[in-house]
Amino acid sequence: MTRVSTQIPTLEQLHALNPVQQPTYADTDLLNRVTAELRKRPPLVFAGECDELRGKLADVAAGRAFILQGGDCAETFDTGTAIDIRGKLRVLLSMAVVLTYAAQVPVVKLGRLAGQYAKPRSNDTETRGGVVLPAYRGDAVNGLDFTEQSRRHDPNRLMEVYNHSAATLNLIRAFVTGGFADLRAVHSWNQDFVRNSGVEVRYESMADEIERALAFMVACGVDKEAFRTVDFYSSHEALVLPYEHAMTRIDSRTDTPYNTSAHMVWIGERTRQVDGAHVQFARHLRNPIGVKIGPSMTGDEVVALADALDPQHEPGRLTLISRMGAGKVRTALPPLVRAVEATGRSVAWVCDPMHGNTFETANGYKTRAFSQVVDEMNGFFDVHEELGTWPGGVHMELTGDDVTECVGGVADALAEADLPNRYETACDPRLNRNQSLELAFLIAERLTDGRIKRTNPVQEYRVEDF
Ligand SMILES: O=C[C@H](O)[C@H](O)COP(=O)(O)O
Ligand SMILES: C=C(OP(=O)(O)O)C(=O)O
Repeated sequence: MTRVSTQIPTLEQLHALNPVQQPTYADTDLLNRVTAELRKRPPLVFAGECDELRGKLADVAAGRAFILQGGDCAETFDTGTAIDIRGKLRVLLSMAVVLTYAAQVPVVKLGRLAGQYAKPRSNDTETRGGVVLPAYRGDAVNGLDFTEQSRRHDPNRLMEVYNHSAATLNLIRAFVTGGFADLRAVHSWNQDFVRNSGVEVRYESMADEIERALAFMVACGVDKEAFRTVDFYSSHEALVLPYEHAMTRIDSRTDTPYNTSAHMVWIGERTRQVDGAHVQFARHLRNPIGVKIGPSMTGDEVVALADALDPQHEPGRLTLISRMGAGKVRTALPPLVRAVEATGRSVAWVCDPMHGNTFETANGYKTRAFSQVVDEMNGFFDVHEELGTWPGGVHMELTGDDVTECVGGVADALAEADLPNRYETACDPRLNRNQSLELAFLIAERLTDGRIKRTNPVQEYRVEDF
């Protein structure tokens, strides 16, 4: 898979569509040299893995599985340490176990990692003390430090994105196949948990039950090697087109283009114009594609998007990630679900309860309230319950650390005054480990309270679905 794609629009053709939210590079020769180098680099993922994920997402679309997609708002080059990556993986695995065991639903695990380095912004500039500089657009584009030099858009950063993504994915692959993700280690993932929090007690007692169940299965003759590995996939917003384009290759098996920078890529709320460059690029890719859909979306628009991205009505191809805001989800989402379902295609519906619920506190911190996150998630479940469709998953900004970025939560009950203690995000506020696990338990309850009807309950339970 090293050939440069001839089946997707060229970068020049995409550029002619005036792509939004793109870096502005002063040195285009340098950009060309960097992208030429990227085109020579080995793929980060294999086309066959993307196909495998598409198959799992088809199970989600059919109501047989649930997506857990999460990670940083913005990965940074500095924070991508082994400890940081392990922390994120650990919280995602713990949440997946809660959902799988408590809700008895196979979970497709998708990291918002190994490539989530670019951010769309509301404003092109940021002003501090009368000084106006370009906004931070993620480490893929510029630096977070508020200096002219750091905020300059630098094409060399795209090579760094490749290198950091490769290193991150390499470690993740080692973790998920090398024993760290072994289900029998379910206790150890949370060893250094904040002790005596309600969520820790609940998690530990569930982990005890799982250990007993696994011991029982081994005693019955199930090969314990089956518990050793899990499937884990990477995803990020396909935002910076020169990078995404350079990482797109023709798969030698099928002669079709795959974006080899991640298993799944999504198109953001700000770049989802149906005739825009991002959609016109993504429609040619064979990877599973996600699209964020916000409250201004209409039924006609979402159908036009689905027609562009999923013309063959292929299950698993399209994941629609709603991010309406807690106050709007119950009214804004139903017409969109009805419109898409009326086309007869099978898509995965996912709830992003983060991006519609951001606000700024009086002390100047961008935050989200855990209660609103839960409210939007419940609204998403209410809508699907009423329409008889399957609430296929959640998409969250989270971290394995005990940061103080989102207010609320049961165990932590963070107040606005607590935010300065460990506010470490480079962009939007993330749920910390307790808040993430609490949310997983709430989702599991919602999936098992009898209100959601599983139209296609899983027929065959596979260990790797944990
Ligand atoms: O993570 C998402 C967006 O990049 C972010 O919400 C934009 O934030 P802004 O409105 O501060 O630019
Ligand atoms: C920018 C993001 O979200 P949205 O496109 O929904 O605003 C994001 O998920 O990082």
